[in-house]
Amino acid sequence: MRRPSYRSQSPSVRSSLSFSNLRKGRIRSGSLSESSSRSSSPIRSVSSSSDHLLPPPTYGGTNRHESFGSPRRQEPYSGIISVVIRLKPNGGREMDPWFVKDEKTMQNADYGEFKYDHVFKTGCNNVEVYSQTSKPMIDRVFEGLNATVFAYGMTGSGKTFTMAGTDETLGLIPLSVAYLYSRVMEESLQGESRFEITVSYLEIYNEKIYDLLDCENESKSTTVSGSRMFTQAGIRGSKTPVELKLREDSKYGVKIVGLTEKRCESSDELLKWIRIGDKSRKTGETIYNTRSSRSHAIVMIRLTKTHLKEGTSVSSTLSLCDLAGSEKAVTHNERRKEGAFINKSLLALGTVISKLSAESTSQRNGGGGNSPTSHIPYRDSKLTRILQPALSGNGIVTTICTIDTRPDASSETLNTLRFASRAKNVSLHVFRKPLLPSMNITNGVAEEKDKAIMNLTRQLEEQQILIGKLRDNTGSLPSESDYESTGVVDNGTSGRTVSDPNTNLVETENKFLKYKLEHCEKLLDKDTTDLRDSEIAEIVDILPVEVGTLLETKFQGIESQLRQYKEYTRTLEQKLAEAEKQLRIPQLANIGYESTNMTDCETLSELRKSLERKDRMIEALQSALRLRERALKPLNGEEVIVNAKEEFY
Ligand SMILES: Nc1ncnc2c1ncn2[C@@H]1O[C@H](COP(=O)(O)OP(=O)(O)OP(=O)(O)O)[C@@H](O)[C@H]1O
Repeated sequence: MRRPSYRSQSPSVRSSLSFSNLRKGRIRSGSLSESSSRSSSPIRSVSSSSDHLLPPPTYGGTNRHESFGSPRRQEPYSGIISVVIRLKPNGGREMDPWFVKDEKTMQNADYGEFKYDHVFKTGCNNVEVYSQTSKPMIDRVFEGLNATVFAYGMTGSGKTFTMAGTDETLGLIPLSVAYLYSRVMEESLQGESRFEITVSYLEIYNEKIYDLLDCENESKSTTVSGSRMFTQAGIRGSKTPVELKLREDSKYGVKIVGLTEKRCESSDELLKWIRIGDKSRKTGETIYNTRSSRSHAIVMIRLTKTHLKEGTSVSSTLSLCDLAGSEKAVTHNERRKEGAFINKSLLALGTVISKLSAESTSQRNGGGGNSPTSHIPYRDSKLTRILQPALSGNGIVTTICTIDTRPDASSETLNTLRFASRAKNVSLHVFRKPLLPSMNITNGVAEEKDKAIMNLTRQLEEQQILIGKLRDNTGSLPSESDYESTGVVDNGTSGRTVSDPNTNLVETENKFLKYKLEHCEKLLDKDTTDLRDSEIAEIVDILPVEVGTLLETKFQGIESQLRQYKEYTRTLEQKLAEAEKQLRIPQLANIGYESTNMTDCETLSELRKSLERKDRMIEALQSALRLRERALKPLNGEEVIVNAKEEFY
């Protein structure tokens, strides 16, 4: 389907919803009503007058948000995944096998009734869907809960129409963004809170995660082609997108390493980023949809609210997901491959939902469901891994299942409705996030600061483990005296009966070195090494003295570790030179070394390669030192410049 351009709405949104202006106190309450009354765009009218335009949430029978009580209470929210069904317009056909019985029930002559929180008839518009799904969730986001809305359904059934909308009809994403900023404006005007909003946008295509806001790559592609290059399928033509990795994270559950987060001062800015991301999203033609989304796309909007008086902050995320549609096998090769990945990941999601549903039933019946030991196969796909925090109680969830009621889509519709029924049965026990002292989350760079501290702590822990392992393997960490010893090391892998002190020692040491270097590379997390000086400066600017001191202690530890590596590397270089010299001595051939010359050469070349890679260690050292020097600046009042590379040599 044609994707929406949010540009037409932007001027009025920009004029009133920039909270840099709010921070600076430039907006008076009068200006809000003035600008809203002038604008006629849908996004404007929602953002400025949402409360009287939109009815309160009514779905779900009971008010499942009641248990939240005061936003400060740390009680769990117990509820179910909210599930709504949306029918695609059927052109007035009356013979469709699926029809709406009432506002909560779908019916089919063969399969009977299916009950949900709400069923949106074919005539309903996106504003109605938004007002009953994402709008009430955004209110919870302001209370510190994470919220996830995902659209699920067969290809062509209206997921993108619902989530993104079109040029003529705004979807849930722009409507939600507008409401989010209107609430930010309202609350900021009361002067008690300060807000910050960031956006990330990713897609999962063929089981790989890509950053849709990776602007460095975007601009590279622009430079190469003169204008942005997209293939027929919408894929960037000139760049190789970088696949992002997932990592377990104690704070976020599952974390996408290196995902771009853009700070947005206004709804206009945020929608601009989504528009940029949309251009890179993979689309292609299927039988049911000429512009079908071939990837799962997730917009993540993080809201950080700081209570100015209490000095506390809470950060929560609204995730809006437009999943790729399930489909039958198609003939086009590329589509078939994509379709297989899509179906596989949707199957994984279905399985996770089934298991969660079965557990919830068993729990409601007094069984031991949802125990921490029960296995939910989140790891079966990237989609389920990314949704894992949401589905396992880290937030509230609403599923919008879109269906096509025509006869030839009947089996797909049945699958969707069954998925929806299982999802509706899943119980959630959501805890609101604790309020943190605001120094931890005062602005966008707080994330970076936390990241840096976390990385450093992790590096230290991992290095300690490594040292322990090396000690276990060798009896002690390699030291100068170790290298001077002439003891024979036979690790049983060379198959030699004749022990050569030099070669064996070099081999063994090479193994250690490789192990260490691999480990160091792992430690050189992109998050840390890619920090630019300006970013470090930004982080350090907001560092309180205690954190500076803590960092200093950590850096000293890291420096000492790196000094050990430095010594070790230097000694290995000497050993390498010696071993090379010996290999060149022809007499060695006479004492049984002919058969092992090749191995020795390979070993030496590997060792050489390993040594070349020590530059990366130097980078780490440089990065650590830079951070430290910046961290020390507020303590010492002056900057000390250390050239780590020089020091290394
Ligand atoms: N509720 C609706 N009202 C009007 N048009 C709709 C509605 N739902 C879908 N359509 C139209 O149907 C077509 C397919 O919709 P859409 O692209 O949203 O499907 P999809 O579920 O996202 O498909 P895919 O999974 O293939 O990406 C589009 O032209 C869209 O405008």
